[in-house]
Amino acid sequence: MCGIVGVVSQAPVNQLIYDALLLLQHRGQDAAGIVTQQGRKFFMHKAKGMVRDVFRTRNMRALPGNVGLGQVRYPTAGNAFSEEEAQPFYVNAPFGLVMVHNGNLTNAQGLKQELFQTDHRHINTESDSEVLLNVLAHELEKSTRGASLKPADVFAAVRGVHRRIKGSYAVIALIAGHGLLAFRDPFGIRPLCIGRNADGSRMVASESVTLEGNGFELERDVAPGEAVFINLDGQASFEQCADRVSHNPCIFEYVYLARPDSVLDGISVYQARLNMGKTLAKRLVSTVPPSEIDVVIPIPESSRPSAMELAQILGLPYREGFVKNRYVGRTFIMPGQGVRKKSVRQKLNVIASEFKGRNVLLVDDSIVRGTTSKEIVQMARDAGARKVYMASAAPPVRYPNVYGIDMPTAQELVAHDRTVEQVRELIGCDALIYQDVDAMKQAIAALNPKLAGFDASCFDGVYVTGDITPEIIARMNQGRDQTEEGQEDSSRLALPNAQTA
Ligand SMILES: O=P(O)(O)OC[C@H]1O[C@H](OP(=O)(O)OP(=O)(O)O)[C@H](O)[C@@H]1O
Ligand SMILES: NC(=O)CC[C@H](N)C(=O)O
Ligand SMILES: [Mg+2]
Repeated sequence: MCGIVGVVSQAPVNQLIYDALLLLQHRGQDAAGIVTQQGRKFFMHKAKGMVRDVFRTRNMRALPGNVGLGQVRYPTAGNAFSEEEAQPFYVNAPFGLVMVHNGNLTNAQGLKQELFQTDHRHINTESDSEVLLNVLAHELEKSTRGASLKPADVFAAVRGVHRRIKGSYAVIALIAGHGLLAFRDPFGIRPLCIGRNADGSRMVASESVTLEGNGFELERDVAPGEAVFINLDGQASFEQCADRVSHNPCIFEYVYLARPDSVLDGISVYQARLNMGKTLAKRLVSTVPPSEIDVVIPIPESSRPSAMELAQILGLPYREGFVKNRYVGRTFIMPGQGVRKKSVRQKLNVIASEFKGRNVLLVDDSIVRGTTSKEIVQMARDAGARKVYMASAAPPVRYPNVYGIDMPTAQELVAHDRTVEQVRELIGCDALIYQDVDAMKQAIAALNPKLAGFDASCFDGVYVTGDITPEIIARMNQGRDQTEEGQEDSSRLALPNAQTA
């Protein structure tokens, strides 16, 4: 999950795209990039780091033009430490194309061979997004008849792209001198929405908060399989470009990835988290009687709405027991387990008085590798808590994610091949309560009955694209490098006796 944005305006867009990327920063903290277009020329700046560090005044001045796009990257393919793989990506033919991508292709390795052998195209990085751009470029070359490019040619190219690529993709591209193209995979796994502001400018972005925060009104979500082409005057054409579509957004967006003030595919992320808190409360009472809990404490940030609702339903006090250092980024999306572990302690500190002599229920949105839970349970005990119960608003994360969340292997997931009791022992809490998979799906689906379902593969092992095998997962992980040179990356928490279910 990266954050992507594109704008077509009649005024300079560099600052607007910068501001939009700041509103998407929670989706990717490893690299950032912006491209603008003036006349037929692209201007690009991209580098590793957070938005505020990547763009200095001189870089901003060198991004002229009324059309542009940007990305914040959270690597899920290739090398997390490579500056080369920062987005946007550029190819010079046909017309000149730049592109940003949120998602993950599941057939990138095969396509790379095909692009080389059949299309005679060279891919210079391990990024699946560079593969995607070259497929788009090839299809656009094929579909363009005559010198000028029409929306119908662009849509024909997207049809060709849908036929060739597999996996998840929300894409925004600029075609030099022509306009902005955006499209979404036929399952609508990764989010993408479109809006307009008072002067007629259009913005396409991963999350509605990006539009709202910049004075744009959300028009609607881009539909699964649909493409939008916006010409340089701001006129938009829409076309369904996939033969078969089924709307199954990634449920982890609602659990953790997206901002609570966003509405994705008609569902308020905040309301989804409240609903999950409600169902978690129901489940909790069968394990720990509320009378044994003195206080409910959220693990900042993402768990707050669920924890608050759970406390309300159970009639328990809701208190802040951990203070988050706002200058440390989100730990789950950091590359490498070493840095993630160190960051939890740097990021969260206890307010000891909330723990001393109390039975506390800690609530997190999800437990993935267990890095956060293990640390904070210990911190709660060190602060004098009598009993430490732990609840997760999401079910156990047991299966790898192949659609753009960085959980590439089952082995690194604390709940993979382990019973809840074994995870409890590992994390070190007195009781561990997880959400139920169906209850979570129902709690969120109730907010938009039109959806076909969700991709909840990391919880239930069912991959919505229907074509994922262990061999494909292994293949996707070839060429992935999440460690800096020579650094060990032992992601999995281990029980002292290395016991598994
Ligand atoms: O089990 P783990 O592997 O530790 O991953 C799960 C934790 O990571 C996330 O927090 P993060 O710090 O990334 O972001 P947040 O501040 O939005 O909660 C998530 O909210 C959990 O707290
Ligand atoms: N999280 C994402 O959307 C990542 C996009 C792309 N797969 C990359 O690794 O750069
Ligand atoms: Mg968290």
